[in-house]
Amino acid sequence: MSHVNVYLRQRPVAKDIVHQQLATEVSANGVTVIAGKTEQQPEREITIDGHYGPETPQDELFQQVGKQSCDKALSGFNSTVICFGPTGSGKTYTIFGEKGKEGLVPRMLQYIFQQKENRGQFEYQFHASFVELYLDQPYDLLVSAPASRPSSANNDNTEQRKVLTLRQSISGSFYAEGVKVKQFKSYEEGMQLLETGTSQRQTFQTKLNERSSRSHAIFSVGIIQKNRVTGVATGSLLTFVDLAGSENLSKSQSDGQRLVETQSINRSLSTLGFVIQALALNKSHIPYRESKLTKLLTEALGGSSYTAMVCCVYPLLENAHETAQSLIFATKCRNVINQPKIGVVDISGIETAARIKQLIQEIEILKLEKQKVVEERDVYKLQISELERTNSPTLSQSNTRQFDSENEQKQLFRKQDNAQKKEPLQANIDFKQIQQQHQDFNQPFSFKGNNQNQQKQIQQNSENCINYTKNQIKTTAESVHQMRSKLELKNKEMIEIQFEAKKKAETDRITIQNLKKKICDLEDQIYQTNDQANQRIEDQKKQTQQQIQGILDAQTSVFKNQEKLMSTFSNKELVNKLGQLSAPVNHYVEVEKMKVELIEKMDFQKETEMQRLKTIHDKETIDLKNMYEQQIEQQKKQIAQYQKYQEQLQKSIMWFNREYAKSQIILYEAKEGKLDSYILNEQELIQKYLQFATDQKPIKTKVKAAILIDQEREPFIVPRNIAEMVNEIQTIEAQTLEKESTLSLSREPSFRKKEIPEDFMQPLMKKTYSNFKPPNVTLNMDIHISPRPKTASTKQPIKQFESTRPKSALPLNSSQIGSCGGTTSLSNKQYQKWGW
Ligand SMILES: Nc1ncnc2c1ncn2[C@@H]1O[C@H](COP(=O)(O)OP(=O)(O)OP(=O)(O)O)[C@@H](O)[C@H]1O
Repeated sequence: MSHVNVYLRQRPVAKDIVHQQLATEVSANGVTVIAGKTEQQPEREITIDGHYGPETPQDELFQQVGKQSCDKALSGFNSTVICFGPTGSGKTYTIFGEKGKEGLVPRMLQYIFQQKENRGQFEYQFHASFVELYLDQPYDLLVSAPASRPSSANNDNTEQRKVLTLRQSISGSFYAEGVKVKQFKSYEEGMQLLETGTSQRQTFQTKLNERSSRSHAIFSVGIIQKNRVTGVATGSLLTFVDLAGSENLSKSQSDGQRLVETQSINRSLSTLGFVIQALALNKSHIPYRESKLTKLLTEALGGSSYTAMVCCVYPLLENAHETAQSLIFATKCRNVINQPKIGVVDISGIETAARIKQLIQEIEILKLEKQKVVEERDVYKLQISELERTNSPTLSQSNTRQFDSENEQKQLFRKQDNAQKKEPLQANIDFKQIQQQHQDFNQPFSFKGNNQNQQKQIQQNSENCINYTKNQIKTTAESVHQMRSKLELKNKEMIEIQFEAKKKAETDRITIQNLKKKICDLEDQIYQTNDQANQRIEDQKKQTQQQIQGILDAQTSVFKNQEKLMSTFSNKELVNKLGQLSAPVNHYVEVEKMKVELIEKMDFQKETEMQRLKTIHDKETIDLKNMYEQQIEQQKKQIAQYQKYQEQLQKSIMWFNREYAKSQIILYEAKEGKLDSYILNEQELIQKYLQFATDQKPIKTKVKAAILIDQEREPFIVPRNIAEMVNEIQTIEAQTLEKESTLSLSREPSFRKKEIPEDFMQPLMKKTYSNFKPPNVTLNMDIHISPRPKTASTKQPIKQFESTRPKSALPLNSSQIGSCGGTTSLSNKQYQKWGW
């Protein structure tokens, strides 16, 4: 048993009020209202549990009033702090406080979380509700008003808000049905709830208070604590009540809505006074039901709660009456006796509710995960189609390249065949006929004496020249033949390579087809797995929902039973009974746990399978891509090499052909003795020949024969085998030179720019041989072939080669460099000195 503790708090006098006499006096026995000394208000001394003067800081009040209530609540008792007093006396300031001067509630929130930290053996759960009674109608302050409602609390918003219904519980106390009970896990969260509710509260400016509360506000904190060791859980309610202030209508001069509010407030406070009166006098009937305020305070007044009441007064002399009234009321309150008891709670219901909430959340998570899987599957699908899209052009490109390459090769073969048909490489010159022609040609010119010797010498030289040229032609033809054979060999090789490549491409095509099939299979597998997983999730969800429904039903029946039992059994029996009833609920919870674990397991398996399939697919795709890239690269290289090789071979063949043709011309010229000693280049040689062929005029000239094999016109970049061939030719050339040192192979740099077109050379040669009729020529032939240094067989730059000539004997001008020009001025002696 415990009486209601009553405290007095005096608010300080406002700064703008001066020389005001206070209406209260504090003595050792209590507080005396001085104003009461008048006739109307007899002086009276009251006894209270504590008095706090105007300068008392908020924290001091909390330490002495609030903390005690909190401690009671944390010990498992319901505990209530009620602030009452006239309007403007500081009730709201005391309960909620202001920024920087926090009242009891914020300090209480801070304190309970501090205590939670210190009490490691307990598990805590905190819930809050915030209700206001406006015009004697309960409203939920934690439910936001509709959006149309202005944010300022200085407005009437009752029409837009839902009125709560009060219900009586088995214990006899009343509660607001459907009121939001919000869990908070930190001081900040608790403050957030407090601020939300405060901002919704009805306040208005009155004559007596700038921000007068026009409603009673009840902020409740439910504390559930479970002993970790014993498992015993207690539940308690810590309630803070900020009553609206009683108001003297003559002073406040309220009218309209404010008047209605004041009347409602005063009415409910009067009922409160009757209840207190009845309780103080220990009457059998307590008129709790007379107002909603008293209904809601049933537990705090005369119930099982520890209750502290703070009587707030504004002790100005002019407020002496209100102060005295408040103190009388406080005295009555102090006589109210409560019977506090620890509230042992069956938390299985709470746990079940939490579990249901958790299950619903898990279902939501599962839904999200399912969505994620579907999205991933779509991405995967996209990737596959992208892969197919990117691979198909590469394949077709590769096939096209191969096709082109084959065509090119065929064209080359065709060209080669045509060239061969047109120009048989075997030197099909009828040398006998030429010899005969030569003799016939020389027949009419018979020389005598010295002239005969000279002619003999000339003839001898001419024959030498012819023989050398014959050999040259033969060698060149052989080289060309060899090159052709090698080219054919290479072509064969190339065909084989291409055939292999084709075969490989076919194999790869089949491999790709197989892989595509495999990808399709994998996709099917994924779809199947996904569908199965979805089906399982759906089934699981249905089952879970059924289980939840079962739990809810069980919970309802537990509550019903609990209510029934409370009225029939003693405490101990009740606990036992509840324990029995909670068994099936626990069983449901276990079943649910198992279900959730099963879902998780299934999900994990699904995830792993998806991952595995994806890894296989990724690896195979990358391998395939790499393999194709390598093959394409290789084929490209081979084709490029082959093309280069073909080009080089063609160049080489052209080069040989030209040299061959040139040799034939020179051979003919030499034989006919119609070569000019000033032949500077092949072009000139041909021009001269043409002139000779058309005019058919006798040419009296000295003759210098030169075989012009121009090193500069050899292919610049040749494959090794071609280079070897050229070297071979050069070696043969060098050997021939050693044997027949009377002939020279000089190099003509001017050829570099003046290329004779191939198609010009070939018909000319044919025409020459078929239509030629030897003209009547006086031949004064002096064949001069410059000696060639032995280094000629090695590939030396042309300048080095020229520098080996005896320059003193060859005063060359710039146009003659590299030619055999200037030799006319040499004496026979000098020629002989060089081996002629
Ligand atoms: N102890 C105090 N220290 C300083 N200022 C105070 C104190 N008590 C009240 N006040 C100031 O007095 C004014 C009125 O206080 P408050 O609104 O809390 O009164 P109330 O009793 O709740 O009035 P109502 O019943 O009209 O709502 C406020 O401006 C508040 O700041």
